[in-house]
Amino acid sequence: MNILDKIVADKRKEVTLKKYVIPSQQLEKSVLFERNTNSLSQALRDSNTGIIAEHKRRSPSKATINQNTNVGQVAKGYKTAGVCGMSVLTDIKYFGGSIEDLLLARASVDIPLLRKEFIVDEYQLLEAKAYGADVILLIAAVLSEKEIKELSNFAKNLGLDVLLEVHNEEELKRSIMPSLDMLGVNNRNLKTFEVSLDTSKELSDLIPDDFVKVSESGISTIEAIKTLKEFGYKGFLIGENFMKTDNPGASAADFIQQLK
Ligand SMILES: O=P(O)(O)OC[C@@H](O)[C@@H](O)c1c[nH]c2ccccc12
Repeated sequence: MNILDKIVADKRKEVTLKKYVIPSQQLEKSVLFERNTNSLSQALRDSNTGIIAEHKRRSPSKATINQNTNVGQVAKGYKTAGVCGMSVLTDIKYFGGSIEDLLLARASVDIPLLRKEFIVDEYQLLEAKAYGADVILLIAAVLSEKEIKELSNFAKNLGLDVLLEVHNEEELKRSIMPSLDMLGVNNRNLKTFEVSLDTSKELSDLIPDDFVKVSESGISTIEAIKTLKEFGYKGFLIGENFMKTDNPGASAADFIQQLK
Protein backbone atom coordinates (compact mmCIF):
# COMPACT_ATOMS: atom_id res chain seq x y z
CA MET A 1 0.00 0.00 0.00
CA ASN A 2 1.42 3.41 -0.93
CA ILE A 3 0.83 6.49 1.21
CA LEU A 4 -2.03 7.69 -0.99
CA ASP A 5 -3.86 4.36 -0.58
CA LYS A 6 -3.42 4.66 3.19
CA ILE A 7 -4.71 8.23 3.29
CA VAL A 8 -7.78 7.29 1.25
CA ALA A 9 -8.52 4.17 3.33
CA ASP A 10 -8.36 6.30 6.50
CA LYS A 11 -10.49 8.97 4.85
CA ARG A 12 -13.28 6.53 4.05
CA LYS A 13 -13.37 5.44 7.71
CA GLU A 14 -13.36 9.06 8.87
CA VAL A 15 -16.27 9.96 6.59
CA THR A 16 -18.31 6.97 7.76
CA LEU A 17 -17.86 8.05 11.38
CA LYS A 18 -18.58 11.71 10.66
CA LYS A 19 -21.86 10.83 8.96
CA TYR A 20 -23.05 9.36 12.27
CA VAL A 21 -21.97 12.36 14.33
CA ILE A 22 -23.15 15.13 12.01
CA PRO A 23 -25.73 13.88 9.49
CA SER A 24 -25.99 15.57 6.08
CA GLN A 25 -29.30 17.22 6.98
CA GLN A 26 -27.57 19.00 9.82
CA LEU A 27 -24.82 20.30 7.50
CA GLU A 28 -27.49 21.67 5.21
CA LYS A 29 -28.83 23.76 8.09
CA SER A 30 -25.54 25.62 8.51
CA VAL A 31 -25.96 29.37 7.97
CA LEU A 32 -23.03 29.18 5.58
CA PHE A 33 -24.96 26.75 3.39
CA GLU A 34 -26.93 29.67 1.97
CA ARG A 35 -23.86 31.79 1.33
CA ASN A 36 -23.10 32.88 -2.24
CA THR A 37 -19.68 31.54 -3.17
CA ASN A 38 -16.80 33.46 -4.76
CA SER A 39 -15.28 31.99 -7.89
CA LEU A 40 -11.58 31.22 -7.76
CA SER A 41 -11.42 30.42 -11.46
CA GLN A 42 -12.78 33.89 -12.25
CA ALA A 43 -10.33 35.53 -9.84
CA LEU A 44 -7.46 33.71 -11.57
CA ARG A 45 -8.69 34.71 -15.03
CA ASP A 46 -8.75 38.36 -13.92
CA SER A 47 -5.32 38.28 -12.25
CA ASN A 48 -1.79 38.92 -13.46
CA THR A 49 -0.20 37.19 -10.49
CA GLY A 50 -2.44 34.15 -9.87
CA ILE A 51 -1.22 33.09 -6.46
CA ILE A 52 -3.25 30.61 -4.41
CA ALA A 53 -1.59 30.45 -1.00
CA GLU A 54 -2.01 27.43 1.22
CA HIS A 55 -2.31 26.90 4.96
CA LYS A 56 -0.35 23.74 5.70
CA ARG A 57 1.10 22.76 9.11
CA ARG A 58 2.76 19.52 8.11
CA SER A 59 2.71 16.92 5.37
CA PRO A 60 3.69 13.29 4.95
CA SER A 61 6.60 14.38 2.74
CA LYS A 62 7.93 17.11 5.01
CA ALA A 63 6.86 16.43 8.64
CA THR A 64 6.60 19.76 10.41
CA ILE A 65 6.38 22.94 8.33
CA ASN A 66 4.77 25.32 10.83
CA GLN A 67 2.90 24.26 13.96
CA ASN A 68 2.54 27.76 15.41
CA THR A 69 0.02 29.19 13.03
CA ASN A 70 -3.16 31.09 13.69
CA VAL A 71 -5.17 30.27 10.60
CA GLY A 72 -7.28 33.45 10.85
CA GLN A 73 -4.17 35.58 10.93
CA VAL A 74 -2.58 33.67 8.07
CA ALA A 75 -5.79 34.17 6.04
CA LYS A 76 -5.76 37.90 6.70
CA GLY A 77 -2.09 38.08 5.81
CA TYR A 78 -2.66 36.24 2.53
CA LYS A 79 -5.59 38.49 1.69
CA THR A 80 -3.56 41.63 2.37
CA ALA A 81 -0.78 40.18 0.23
CA GLY A 82 -3.20 40.11 -2.72
CA VAL A 83 -3.60 36.38 -3.29
CA CYS A 84 -6.41 35.21 -5.61
CA GLY A 85 -7.48 32.59 -3.12
CA MET A 86 -6.41 30.53 -0.15
CA SER A 87 -6.18 26.78 0.14
CA VAL A 88 -6.92 25.33 3.57
CA LEU A 89 -5.81 21.78 4.31
CA THR A 90 -8.51 20.09 6.35
CA ASP A 91 -7.01 16.59 6.71
CA ILE A 92 -6.10 15.95 10.34
CA LYS A 93 -4.07 12.78 10.38
CA TYR A 94 -1.51 13.46 7.66
CA PHE A 95 -1.52 17.26 7.34
CA GLY A 96 -2.45 18.50 10.84
CA GLY A 97 -5.40 20.50 9.52
CA SER A 98 -9.09 20.44 10.40
CA ILE A 99 -12.46 21.44 9.04
CA GLU A 100 -12.49 24.10 11.78
CA ASP A 101 -9.45 25.68 10.10
CA LEU A 102 -11.68 26.30 7.10
CA LEU A 103 -14.34 27.87 9.29
CA LEU A 104 -11.79 30.12 11.01
CA ALA A 105 -10.40 31.24 7.66
CA ARG A 106 -13.96 31.93 6.44
CA ALA A 107 -14.67 34.02 9.53
CA SER A 108 -11.58 36.12 8.77
CA VAL A 109 -11.64 36.78 5.02
CA ASP A 110 -13.97 36.98 2.02
CA ILE A 111 -11.49 35.77 -0.62
CA PRO A 112 -12.13 32.43 -2.40
CA LEU A 113 -11.30 29.50 -0.10
CA LEU A 114 -10.36 26.07 -1.39
CA ARG A 115 -11.08 23.08 0.82
CA LYS A 116 -7.91 21.01 0.37
CA GLU A 117 -8.98 17.49 1.16
CA PHE A 118 -9.04 13.95 -0.14
CA ILE A 119 -12.63 13.95 -1.36
CA VAL A 120 -14.18 10.52 -1.82
CA ASP A 121 -17.80 11.13 -0.86
CA GLU A 122 -20.54 13.70 -1.51
CA TYR A 123 -20.82 14.16 2.25
CA GLN A 124 -17.46 15.99 2.20
CA LEU A 125 -18.84 18.43 -0.38
CA LEU A 126 -21.81 19.26 1.84
CA GLU A 127 -19.32 19.71 4.66
CA ALA A 128 -17.14 21.98 2.52
CA LYS A 129 -20.11 24.18 1.75
CA ALA A 130 -21.33 24.19 5.37
CA TYR A 131 -17.91 25.30 6.63
CA GLY A 132 -17.50 28.13 4.15
CA ALA A 133 -15.58 26.77 1.15
CA ASP A 134 -15.87 28.31 -2.32
CA VAL A 135 -13.85 25.69 -4.16
CA ILE A 136 -13.16 21.99 -3.81
CA LEU A 137 -10.30 19.81 -4.98
CA LEU A 138 -10.81 16.47 -6.68
CA ILE A 139 -7.74 14.26 -7.10
CA ALA A 140 -7.82 12.09 -10.23
CA ALA A 141 -5.30 9.65 -8.76
CA VAL A 142 -7.88 8.46 -6.22
CA LEU A 143 -11.10 8.74 -8.26
CA SER A 144 -12.63 6.95 -11.26
CA GLU A 145 -14.05 8.89 -14.21
CA LYS A 146 -17.56 8.15 -12.90
CA GLU A 147 -16.70 9.44 -9.43
CA ILE A 148 -15.17 12.61 -10.84
CA LYS A 149 -18.32 13.18 -12.89
CA GLU A 150 -20.67 12.64 -9.96
CA LEU A 151 -18.67 14.61 -7.41
CA SER A 152 -17.99 17.55 -9.71
CA ASN A 153 -21.66 17.81 -10.72
CA PHE A 154 -22.70 17.63 -7.09
CA ALA A 155 -20.22 20.41 -6.24
CA LYS A 156 -21.41 22.59 -9.12
CA ASN A 157 -24.99 22.24 -7.88
CA LEU A 158 -23.84 23.59 -4.52
CA GLY A 159 -22.27 26.59 -6.28
CA LEU A 160 -18.72 25.41 -5.65
CA ASP A 161 -15.87 25.80 -8.11
CA VAL A 162 -14.06 22.58 -8.96
CA LEU A 163 -10.31 22.15 -9.25
CA LEU A 164 -9.36 18.76 -10.67
CA GLU A 165 -5.83 17.64 -9.91
CA VAL A 166 -3.85 15.36 -12.20
CA HIS A 167 -0.29 14.14 -12.23
CA ASN A 168 0.07 12.38 -15.58
CA GLU A 169 -1.35 12.03 -19.07
CA GLU A 170 -3.54 9.03 -18.29
CA GLU A 171 -5.25 10.86 -15.41
CA LEU A 172 -5.70 13.96 -17.51
CA LYS A 173 -7.18 12.19 -20.52
CA ARG A 174 -9.85 10.35 -18.57
CA SER A 175 -10.75 13.35 -16.42
CA ILE A 176 -11.49 16.21 -18.78
CA MET A 177 -15.18 17.05 -18.54
CA PRO A 178 -17.34 20.19 -18.62
CA SER A 179 -18.21 20.12 -14.90
CA LEU A 180 -14.66 21.19 -14.00
CA ASP A 181 -13.51 24.81 -13.73
CA MET A 182 -9.78 24.43 -13.23
CA LEU A 183 -7.26 21.78 -14.17
CA GLY A 184 -4.40 21.52 -11.71
CA VAL A 185 -1.16 19.73 -12.42
CA ASN A 186 0.49 18.54 -9.25
CA ASN A 187 4.25 18.71 -9.62
CA ARG A 188 4.51 16.36 -6.65
CA ASN A 189 3.80 12.70 -7.18
CA LEU A 190 1.56 11.87 -4.21
CA LYS A 191 2.74 8.26 -4.23
CA THR A 192 6.49 8.89 -4.23
CA PHE A 193 6.71 12.60 -3.20
CA GLU A 194 9.05 13.31 -6.09
CA VAL A 195 8.70 16.95 -7.24
CA SER A 196 9.41 18.30 -10.73
CA LEU A 197 8.05 21.36 -12.50
CA ASP A 198 8.55 19.44 -15.75
CA THR A 199 5.24 17.70 -14.98
CA SER A 200 3.40 21.01 -15.46
CA LYS A 201 5.38 21.81 -18.59
CA GLU A 202 4.76 18.40 -20.16
CA LEU A 203 1.01 18.31 -19.55
CA SER A 204 0.14 21.94 -20.36
CA ASP A 205 -0.51 21.36 -24.07
CA LEU A 206 -2.98 18.58 -23.32
CA ILE A 207 -5.25 20.83 -21.25
CA PRO A 208 -8.00 22.47 -23.37
CA ASP A 209 -8.07 26.26 -23.21
CA ASP A 210 -11.53 26.48 -21.65
CA PHE A 211 -10.07 25.39 -18.30
CA VAL A 212 -7.97 27.63 -16.09
CA LYS A 213 -4.61 25.92 -15.73
CA VAL A 214 -3.11 25.71 -12.26
CA SER A 215 0.36 24.48 -11.36
CA GLU A 216 0.64 22.99 -7.88
CA SER A 217 3.49 22.20 -5.48
CA GLY A 218 7.20 22.79 -5.33
CA ILE A 219 6.98 26.41 -6.49
CA SER A 220 9.33 28.76 -4.66
CA THR A 221 10.80 31.22 -7.16
CA ILE A 222 9.62 34.08 -9.36
CA GLU A 223 11.55 32.47 -12.21
CA ALA A 224 9.44 29.31 -11.93
CA ILE A 225 6.22 31.31 -12.20
CA LYS A 226 7.48 33.22 -15.24
CA THR A 227 8.32 29.95 -16.96
CA LEU A 228 5.00 28.33 -16.03
CA LYS A 229 3.12 31.36 -17.37
CA GLU A 230 4.78 30.77 -20.74
CA PHE A 231 3.23 27.30 -20.65
CA GLY A 232 -0.23 28.81 -20.19
CA TYR A 233 -0.65 28.54 -16.43
CA LYS A 234 -2.82 31.18 -14.72
CA GLY A 235 -2.81 29.82 -11.17
CA PHE A 236 0.04 28.83 -8.86
CA LEU A 237 -0.60 26.91 -5.67
CA ILE A 238 2.08 27.59 -3.09
CA GLY A 239 2.21 26.14 0.42
CA GLU A 240 5.52 25.37 2.01
CA ASN A 241 7.43 28.33 0.60
CA PHE A 242 5.18 30.70 2.58
CA MET A 243 4.28 28.46 5.51
CA LYS A 244 7.87 27.66 6.49
CA THR A 245 8.41 31.32 7.46
CA ASP A 246 7.30 32.99 10.72
CA ASN A 247 4.92 35.23 8.82
CA PRO A 248 3.33 33.46 5.82
CA GLY A 249 1.27 36.55 4.89
CA ALA A 250 4.33 38.80 4.78
CA SER A 251 6.28 36.30 2.71
CA ALA A 252 3.36 35.99 0.26
CA ALA A 253 3.21 39.81 0.06
CA ASP A 254 6.91 40.01 -0.69
CA PHE A 255 6.59 37.29 -3.37
CA ILE A 256 3.59 38.90 -5.08
CA GLN A 257 5.29 42.29 -5.03
CA GLN A 258 8.21 40.80 -6.96
CA LEU A 259 5.83 39.26 -9.48
CA LYS A 260 4.21 42.57 -10.37
O1 LIG B 1 3.79 23.07 -0.21
P1 LIG B 1 3.88 23.09 -1.73
O2 LIG B 1 4.99 22.23 -2.28
O3 LIG B 1 3.93 24.50 -2.24
O4 LIG B 1 2.50 22.43 -2.27
C1 LIG B 1 1.24 23.02 -2.04
C2 LIG B 1 0.13 22.11 -2.60
O5 LIG B 1 0.28 22.03 -3.98
C3 LIG B 1 0.18 20.72 -1.98
O6 LIG B 1 -0.02 20.85 -0.61
C4 LIG B 1 -0.85 19.76 -2.55
C5 LIG B 1 -1.20 19.65 -3.86
N1 LIG B 1 -2.12 18.70 -4.03
C6 LIG B 1 -2.39 18.14 -2.84
C7 LIG B 1 -3.29 17.13 -2.51
C8 LIG B 1 -3.39 16.77 -1.19
C9 LIG B 1 -2.61 17.36 -0.22
C10 LIG B 1 -1.71 18.39 -0.55
C11 LIG B 1 -1.60 18.78 -1.86
